[in-house]
Amino acid sequence: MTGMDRVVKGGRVYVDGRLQNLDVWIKGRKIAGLGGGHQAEETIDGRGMIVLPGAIDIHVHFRDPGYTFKEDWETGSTSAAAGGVTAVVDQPNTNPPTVDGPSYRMKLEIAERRSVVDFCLNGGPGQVKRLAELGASAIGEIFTYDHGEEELRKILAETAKAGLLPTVHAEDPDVIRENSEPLRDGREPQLYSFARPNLAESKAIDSILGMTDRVHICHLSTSEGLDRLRAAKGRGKKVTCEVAPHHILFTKRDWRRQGTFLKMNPPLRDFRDRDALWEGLRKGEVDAIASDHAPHLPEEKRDEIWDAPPGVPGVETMLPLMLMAVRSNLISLDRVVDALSRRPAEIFGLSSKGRIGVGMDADLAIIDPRDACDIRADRLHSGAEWTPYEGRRALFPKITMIRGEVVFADGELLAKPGFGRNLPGPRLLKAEKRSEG
Ligand SMILES: NC(=O)N[C@@H](CC(=O)O)C(=O)O
Ligand SMILES: [Zn+2]
Ligand SMILES: [Zn+2]
Repeated sequence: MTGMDRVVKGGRVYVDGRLQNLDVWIKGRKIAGLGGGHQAEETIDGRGMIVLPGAIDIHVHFRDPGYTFKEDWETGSTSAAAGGVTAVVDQPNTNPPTVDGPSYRMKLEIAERRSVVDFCLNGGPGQVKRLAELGASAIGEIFTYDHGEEELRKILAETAKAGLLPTVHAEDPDVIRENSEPLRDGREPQLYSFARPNLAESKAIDSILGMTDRVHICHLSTSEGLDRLRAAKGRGKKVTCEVAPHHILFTKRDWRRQGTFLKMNPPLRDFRDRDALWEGLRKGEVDAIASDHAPHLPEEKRDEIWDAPPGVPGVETMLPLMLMAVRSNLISLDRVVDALSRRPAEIFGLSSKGRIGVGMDADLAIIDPRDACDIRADRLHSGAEWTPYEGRRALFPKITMIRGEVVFADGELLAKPGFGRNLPGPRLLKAEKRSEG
């Protein structure tokens, strides 16, 4: 039933930077009150539970349209909901790529019909103005190795003119070429980290920072890259960045265990990079954690290192693994909530999401802290049907709620495909405000 009054009773709720014993009173889609004494038609028992704002994953590849044999909007968004993710930003490298009006409308129609979580659609470098008018949330990810300098400058200028955020995949093509060629006869998977060394990322970040004052760096993976971004922020550049779980939970050492399954771009890095990224997350220099959920089927990943497709699934395991990192004192809860909810919402202008407060969308992840379990691929929901985190301990939410409706509970999807709503980007939002007068 929509528009129902509900109250999440007796939980420890994350409000204003800390867990507080509060009831969360929900009227329709919004949080209507925090505190005690609310009556409602339906009570959700929150006793013993931790109630967090839903996670917002600003970097997913749901592969739909075009690669639905790997993932589609229904399997990808169900996987998100099962992992406490209540909104996603989908990348344009689908088939067709989301680079113009027709392809944007095609993906929007599919997502509106099939997604069970709220979603933003990024546009790829193409008809930037048209994409902005249609509601694209940002332009990206822009792969620096796909464009020469002149073309990159043009894309960045058009993106700024359209009032959109550029999000960039920073790896320098010359460094990749120079380092890959001598290694191409090798077959050991770990060569891939040497083929795309840290310098590829730091050089690409340097060149992008020389072209624009406002940019979001996707899946930052190196300590040198973090140094560049810290310096740029210090010079007043509007730079934000995200880190993917695989770059803080794995290192080059893990190649020996999972081989080409751990191939992704940028590749696995050293201990010192992993430690620098954790430090950056703890200090808030890294703004967000984003999964870069990039599903490929196991049979695709079982190939030569130079031929296997890059990317690993991660949307469903991201929040559960970060909650275990809190439990192991690797990071505080407030840094995790900030990086998974508040900052992602801010970066993408989702003003009704990202935190628990009166008037905000009732997007909640309700977790029983006693419920830790081992990650098992056969209990996950992505079309990828495998996970690089098999066997690791994780804390999955008991209940995921979006705009006041219980979407996922006790391992079951309760929402219908199409429940998810498109979150319009800044240009469309402005146009809507103008038309409301
Ligand atoms: N990260 C990856 O290794 N792969 C991503 C693309 C990307 O994010 O670069 C994919 O779409 O498969
Ligand atoms: Zn990327
Ligand atoms: Zn990506």
